[in-house]
Amino acid sequence: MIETRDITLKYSGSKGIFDLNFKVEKGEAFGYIGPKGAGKTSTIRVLMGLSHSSKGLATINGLNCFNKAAAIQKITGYIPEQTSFFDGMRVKEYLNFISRMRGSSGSKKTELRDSLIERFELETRGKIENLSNDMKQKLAIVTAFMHDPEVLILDEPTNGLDPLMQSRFVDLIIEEKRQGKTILMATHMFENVERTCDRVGILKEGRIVAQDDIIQVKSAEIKSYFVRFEDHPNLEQLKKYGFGYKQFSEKDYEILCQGDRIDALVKVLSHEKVLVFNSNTQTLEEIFQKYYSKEAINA
Ligand SMILES: Nc1ncnc2c1ncn2[C@@H]1O[C@H](COP(=O)(O)OP(=O)(O)OP(=O)(O)O)[C@@H](O)[C@H]1O
Repeated sequence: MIETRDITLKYSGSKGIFDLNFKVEKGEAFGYIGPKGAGKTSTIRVLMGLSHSSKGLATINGLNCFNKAAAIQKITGYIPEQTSFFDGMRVKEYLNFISRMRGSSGSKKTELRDSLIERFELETRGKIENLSNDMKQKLAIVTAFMHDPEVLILDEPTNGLDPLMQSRFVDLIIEEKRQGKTILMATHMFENVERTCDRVGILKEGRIVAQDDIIQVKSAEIKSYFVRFEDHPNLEQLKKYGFGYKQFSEKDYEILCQGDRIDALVKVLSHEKVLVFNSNTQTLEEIFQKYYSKEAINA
């Protein structure tokens, strides 16, 4: 389990992360989302023991992230935002070196490593310095997953990957979650978060502004539906029950409905003959943008 209690890390000016509280339970995938500069990497550096928070406590499986960083690194797969390797080494040589350092070898681990190499089509023959950026990202993925860690801390893990590789990565995360791994994934790739994570924390200017179940986050927001009626509908009913709408023509409407009031909308519409009913579902990205809109700031 990953837990932070009031962690604060201040940089010069008013930048940093402030009083962050979140928990990622065993077997859960937590999407940590926010735009550039929101504080995702700073949080992750505290979790990996690479930065010391000035206040608060961060733990992974009960181990203090700062004092027990070495023990945490053994049980954790970490993908940093900026990958850095020993460039002069060959890829295979590097992977062998990391396995030895971790004391993680054996035929099962080698099998796992080779399956990851195959899955991500990692080029292993040459020197690391000659790898393209996407190959380096694949190397970071293989390095993070090959010791079958209990905890995964991933900072923009799909950086630079093409859509096919992103999709393979999503499948990998789903498999890891099924195996009971604890996963924290910082990203701006909302689609990947929607497909893999159970909960999200939305970070804004170093503070968590929302933290919830993905379904809850989405259902708390207003959804819009395109509705075509056979005849001019009874607008009084829509107004009476508080549904906003936009009229496109005599029979075509966009109706706005809070995620938890769908049942009431269906009841109102049951008095009309509906020809078309299309949901304009919001993506997590649209929801996220709301937290950055002026209204959200003033809320
Ligand atoms: N060592 C540092 N010294 C001063 N300011 C820093 C330092 N590291 C980060 N910052 C600032 O703190 C804020 C949070 O940065 P952080 O890298 O944690 O954000 P992020 O959400 O990971 O964004 P990105 O995706 O760009 O890395 C930014 O405004 C950044 O410029």
